[in-house]
Amino acid sequence: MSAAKLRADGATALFSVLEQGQSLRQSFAYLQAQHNEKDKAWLQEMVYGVLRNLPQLQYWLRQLLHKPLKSKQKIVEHLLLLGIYQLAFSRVSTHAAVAETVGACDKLKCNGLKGLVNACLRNFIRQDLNAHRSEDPRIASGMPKWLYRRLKDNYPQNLPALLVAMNTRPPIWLRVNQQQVSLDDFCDALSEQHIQFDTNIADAPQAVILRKGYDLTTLPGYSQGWFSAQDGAAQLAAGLLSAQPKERILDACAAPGGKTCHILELQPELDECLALDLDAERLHRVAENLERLKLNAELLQGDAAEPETWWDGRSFDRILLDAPCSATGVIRRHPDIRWLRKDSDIEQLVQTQAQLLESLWPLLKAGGTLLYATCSILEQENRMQILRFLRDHQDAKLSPVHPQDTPEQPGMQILPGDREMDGFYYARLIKC
Ligand SMILES: C[S@@+](CC[C@H](N)C(=O)[O-])C[C@H]1O[C@@H](n2cnc3c(N)ncnc32)[C@H](O)[C@@H]1O
Repeated sequence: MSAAKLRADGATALFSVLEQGQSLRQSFAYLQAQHNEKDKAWLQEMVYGVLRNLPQLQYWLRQLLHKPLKSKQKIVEHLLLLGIYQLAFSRVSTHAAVAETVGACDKLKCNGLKGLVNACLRNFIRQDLNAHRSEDPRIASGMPKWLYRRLKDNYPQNLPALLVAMNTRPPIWLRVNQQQVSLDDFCDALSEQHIQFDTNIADAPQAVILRKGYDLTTLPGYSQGWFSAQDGAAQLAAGLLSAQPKERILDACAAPGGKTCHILELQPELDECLALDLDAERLHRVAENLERLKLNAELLQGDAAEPETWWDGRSFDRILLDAPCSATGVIRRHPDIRWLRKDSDIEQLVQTQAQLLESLWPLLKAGGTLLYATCSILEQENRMQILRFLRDHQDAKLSPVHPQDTPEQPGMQILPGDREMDGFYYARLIKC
């Protein structure tokens, strides 16, 4: 594929996220189907780079482009962001960055703007704008204003380190399916293919970390269900839930099934594992994962906030509520999230989470365990949510998951980068 067409696709992906509110996953699914592995990796690197540095790139663009482009020409602004990103942050030669970005105008059917693109990029070089970055810490953070403000409020002490971690590329975590292969045999198979990895990770005994990107389907044992891709923080859930033989388990927000599968890998002798999700399409992905990993669960499409529409009245020994959330803990992995979420989403999510907790609590047996999880790092969705629940439910008691987990400061907040993990929150509740 030509370099100019790749840049045009990069601009299209940015346009779909930033102007149309589509997730990068959606827009890449369409665009990347036409690319080979090398082009896919290049496209991802460039688009992720722009999304991580957007405020700084826009700060420069405002100096170069005196009038914003409108309607059909708007996509050229996104092409320019990509071009500026290459000049400022990548090792592509300046000649190639300028020539190929200008060339992409044809592919975007905006030939008339070639001169403008050429002039903007050449001015960027001539004025040495790369040496003149904004001094505003928010712009340097790469975060939208609303999120920067919330992070600053929540983490006044360690904000700089947190922001660095949120903009750092994560490693690839795998979870070995101990029902199909031992960790040692899987590691031997990786070594035979000269793949570098780390293992023996505290609290995540089935985890393997890869230091380089791979097409996972080419790793040993993929089709035999030897492993899944799952961040280390997400791998803590099944251990914290600690399902026992003959128990009835509800995974209330299960799709795409990463944690459902892990629960079954750790405890194959359950009476029942019910994987519920509101989204029928996402539930298909649970079915696919179960099939590849050779595991079994009951799948049900339903609203966890309305158990009266699907519950058979038999209570559960354990419930995992991996609640819909802001996903602010996984921004390093999905840099589009910061631009897709809005400040007002947070209050809405907090209400949804509270409603889910409220609706699911009566489904738990006396003595049963509910594990509340989010991949958020915002207090409102985590500690404050659980504090309120404990205050309002006399029959709920905190079961600490680590020494600093107390009724006054309930749960465990993992921040992005802690032990190389994503940001995650866990709180374990017991019904008295
Ligand atoms: C964080 S994801 C779950 C990830 C999953 N536990 C895993 O480990 O693969 C949240 C899920 O909640 C589902 N969801 C959102 N609202 C729901 C509701 N009211 N009832 C059931 N599922 C819901 C979403 O469709 C989404 O699949």
